[in-house]
This record gives sequence, C-alpha cells and structure tokens, in this order.
Amino acid sequence: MLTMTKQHLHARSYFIDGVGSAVSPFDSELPTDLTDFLTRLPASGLSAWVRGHSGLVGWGELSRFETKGADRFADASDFWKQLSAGADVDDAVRLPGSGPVAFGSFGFSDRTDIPSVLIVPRVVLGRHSGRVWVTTMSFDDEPAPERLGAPSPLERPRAVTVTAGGRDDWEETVGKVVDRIRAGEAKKVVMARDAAARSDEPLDVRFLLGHLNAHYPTCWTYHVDGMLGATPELLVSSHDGAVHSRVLAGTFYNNSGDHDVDVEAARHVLAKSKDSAEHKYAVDSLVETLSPLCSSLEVDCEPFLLELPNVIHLASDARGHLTHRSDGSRVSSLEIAAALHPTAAVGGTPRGRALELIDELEATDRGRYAGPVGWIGASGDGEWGLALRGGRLDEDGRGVRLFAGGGIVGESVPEYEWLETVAKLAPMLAALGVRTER
Ligand SMILES: C=C(O[C@@H]1C=C(C(=O)O)C=C[C@H]1O)C(=O)O
Repeated sequence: MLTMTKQHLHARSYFIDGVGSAVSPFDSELPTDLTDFLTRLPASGLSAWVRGHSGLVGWGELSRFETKGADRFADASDFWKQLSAGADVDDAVRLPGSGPVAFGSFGFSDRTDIPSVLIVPRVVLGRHSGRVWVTTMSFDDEPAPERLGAPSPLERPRAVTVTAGGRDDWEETVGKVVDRIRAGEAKKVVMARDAAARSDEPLDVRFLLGHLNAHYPTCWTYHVDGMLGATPELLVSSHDGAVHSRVLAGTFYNNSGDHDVDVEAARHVLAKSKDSAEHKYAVDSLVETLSPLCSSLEVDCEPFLLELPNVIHLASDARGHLTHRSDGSRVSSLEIAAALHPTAAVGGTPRGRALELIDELEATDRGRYAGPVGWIGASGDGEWGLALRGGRLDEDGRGVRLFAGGGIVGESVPEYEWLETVAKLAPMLAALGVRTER
C-alpha cells in the first residue's frame, strides 16, 4: 500500500577533494578528513552497494518504504517517483549514483511475508571513475544530515556456529526435482537451502562488508536493511539509456588450490551439455524480457568464465540501449528489474512452472534471497543485482540466515548440487570467521 508523502526532498551532491582514487569506501584509512571512514560509520543502519573501489555507501534513514506481494515493485516505483520527482536537487557531481538515491531489497516471491524495502539515507558517500563525492538528503523541516561519528573499532565475529538443514533431506528433494524435470514438468528449477550462523555477540556489519569487498572485489558487495552479501550477478544497470546485465548459470566448484588447473577443469566441465543448457535457459529468459525494452541489445555469442575465489561460473554479458516511451521518458532500472525478475538463473524454465515447483518443494522461505538488491536514482537510472552469496541478519543482530542454491536440470546429481551450495556459502562463512560448514 502506498502512503502519500507531502515532504519535500532536498538533495545536494558535492565532490570531496583530496581522496585518492585507489581507496575503497571500505578501507579503514582515507587520506582526508574522512580518515578511518569505515570505523566511523554507524554499526547499524548502513546501506551499501560497492564493487571494488566504486559504489555507494549510505547511512542514516531519512525515509523508508515497505511493501509486499505481487505489486511490490510497482508500489516501490511509485513511492520513489513521487519522492524524487519534486526534489530540490543541487548535483555538482553528475555521475552514476549522485543526486537523490534510494537503496532497495526485494522479496524473491510474491508470497513471502518478509517485506521488500526502499531506504532513502541521509548521507551517501559515492565513488565512480576515481571521483569521490558526498550526497546529503533531508526534508524541509529536518535537521542537518548526520555526520560521521567518532571512530569505533571494527569487531571481527567471534565464536560463530553454523547449523545447516539436513543434507539428506535436501538431496532427496533435489532428487525429486530431477525426477519431475525428467517427467517433463519443467526444464530447469533452481533449488535453494539455508543455514543459520549464530554468535553470542552482535555481528559488526561493517566488518562483514569490508571482508566481502576485500576478498570479492569483482562482486557487488551489498547491504540493505539486514540483507547482505557479495553477489557476482548483475540483474541490470542502467545509465543514460545504456543497459548492462550479467547472467550467470553453470558453476564449477572444485578448488584444487592451483588456479590454472581449476580454470582448465572448469573450461572442460562447463562446456558439457548440462551446464551450457542451464546457462542458455538463463540467457534466453533475459533476452526475451529485455529486448522489447531496447532499441539494440547485444549478448556475448559464447559465455565466458567468471573466476571467483570460491567458484567459477559460466557468464554472459548483455548490453543494450533503452527505447524512449511516447512521452520521451525511459523505463526505470527498477521497472526493468521487476520485468526481469525472477530470471531462469534463480527461478527456472519455464518460469511459472519452476516457481510452482519451488513453492511446493523448497523447505525454506527465501525472503529477499535471490531477489533484486541495489539502488535507484532520481532519473530512474540505477543498479540492481541478485541478492546471492549472502544472507539475512537476524533481528537481534547476532546471526545471519545464509542461503545458497543452484540450477537443477534433468542430468543434475543431488550430491554435487549440495557441494555447489557449500562452495557458494564460502564467502559469507569466511567473513564470519567460520572455516567449514558443520
Ligand atoms: C542460486 C544461486 O546462484 C545462481 C545459480 C547458479 C548455477 O546454478 O550455476 C549460478 C549463479 C547464480 O545464478 C546462489 O548463489 O545461491
């Protein structure tokens, strides 16, 4: 349900001089008055979307919009259009992510009770193309936005224990899915599982984000309202009409410790029909939805290998240009994300039947796992990834519900699918200081 806001948004973006371009927003030392940037961020209420040294980190909550159900994307789009349309904007930066922005995280399914959310922070630190800026946002009657606080040391997680749901049960379910696929009910179904990581003490989100960003610099490290992780999969980014999407499907997880050996083995294994078919379903589902929105769209002829520390994926990039609507406007990044979601990379093929099978057979409520996560700006431009390789912070802040899944096709072997999810949990487990899953 949409609540109308009468508040008038003010946003101001300005460059901060003297911040070196080789510094990540998560590095603890910035050679300016923003020294010890990360340690000065509040330990809660952070929003983040950072890849390597570029991205946005927001803090302070100026406005929050929550919604659920089939209209969640439309509701959130309306909220943001209304708030940003009348905004009084002084943007001296004019780079992707400058000016007013909202961070968002959306439920995977129309049926989850876990709300989807858009958060408008009071302050955003942004970095793009080596330039660094700050955006402040406020309402007419609001006090000045929050400044960075006094430094507080980052707390490394201690004594985290992990409890995963039963391996046998999950493999049995995957076996059922394989049977149903072989019986012709669907071509591909993505099945996920969860695991509970708990500590006696509150987890320091700043530490987890810093760890993920440092170890997975080619992934998008995200945190929105307790949903956090480092995803390698970009659902869509749009900037001035240029769109980009990175589809992943097909995963190699054997880590021999020797990079060249792994890449060679991945090349061999992923070329097999199981993985290339799985990948093709995901690319086809993207193209089918994106091409009607674009005047041009190009997709890699052959997938490439995306090498990450824990897994190697088959990946394809799609790049295109958006068409204009009759009134001259363009579809927003959030509207594109809504149209694309759920792709076959996280749902399956055909989409409707795959989602029914997930509903019927998957034991966990995905909540916002595998849903779009990212940010939107006043023009509708923005970046949305899939909330993978992460989890949802528990209400008390002392644990994370971790999620991982994989695409099941007729040739899938349940035992290997389990091992693939173990590899996909590794980034968060390492950030939590847990070596192996128990
Ligand atoms: C479902 C996940 O990942 C997705 C499934 C993949 C696969 O089945 O090969 C690969 C990348 C993602 O699209 C996950 O990480 O939990």
